[in-house]
Amino acid sequence: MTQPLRIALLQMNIEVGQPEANFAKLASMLEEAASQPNKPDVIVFPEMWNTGYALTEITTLADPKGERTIAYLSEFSRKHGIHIIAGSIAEGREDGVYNTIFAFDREGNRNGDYSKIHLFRLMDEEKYLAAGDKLGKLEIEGAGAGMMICYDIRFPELARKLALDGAKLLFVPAEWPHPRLHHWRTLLTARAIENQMFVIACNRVGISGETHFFGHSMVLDPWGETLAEAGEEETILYAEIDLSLVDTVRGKIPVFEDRRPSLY
Ligand SMILES: NC(=O)CCC(=O)C(=O)O
Repeated sequence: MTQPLRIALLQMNIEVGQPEANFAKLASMLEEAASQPNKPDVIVFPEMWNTGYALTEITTLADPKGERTIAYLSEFSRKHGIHIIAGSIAEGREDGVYNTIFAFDREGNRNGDYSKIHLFRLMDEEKYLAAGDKLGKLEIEGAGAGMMICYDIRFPELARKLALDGAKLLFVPAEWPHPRLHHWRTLLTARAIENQMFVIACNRVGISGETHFFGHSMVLDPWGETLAEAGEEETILYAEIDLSLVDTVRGKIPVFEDRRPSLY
């Protein structure tokens, strides 16, 4: 057994259109996680934590080139020696606003980023946001990892491609609301089972207009077993994962060797 990785998921409420309040909330939850006696190795945030879905004002609210977010989190990850999968934020660029995850290693270096490639029409994303065009890959303690955002979990071919490219863990920041809790659990579990990988999914809580975000952040192992699941309140969810389980499961049921990609 390798040294387990301790994961913390910041299941936060997000004030829509209030980046200052959201930065303050995030900072206090980060300090709480980092001051645990059993300090986490990796901290994960939810989707669009800086602004929420303030889409009609998103151009003015977005963090230009992610500069504020990057400066703050690079310093935090370096100071505490913790990997950060920085949720996603509304990131302003010259050609539009992107829904972007920045990742940082223990030395504070940016070691990956990913802008959501599937925009969710039910929440009008395609009217206000620009879609990314690259996959999200990084390394955590020498293991391949992938990043997807929320709606992306409905696209099994994306998770499969990340697994084929070496991912043993999949990070999924989200803002996923009622009434689709059954979809959330089922899709996350399916991505874990079919790709024999850890799935670490951090959802937000809170009510925004008519939309009720249910939390239920989850950590699933490569058998699809739930290692940890939060309730519907603001909280920090902790879990420990043993990355060697990925090779054990892939050795027992050799899905990746038995694939017939020439037929499908
Ligand atoms: N923010 C999102 O991508 C939400 C996706 C969602 O709710 C779904 O059902 O899919």
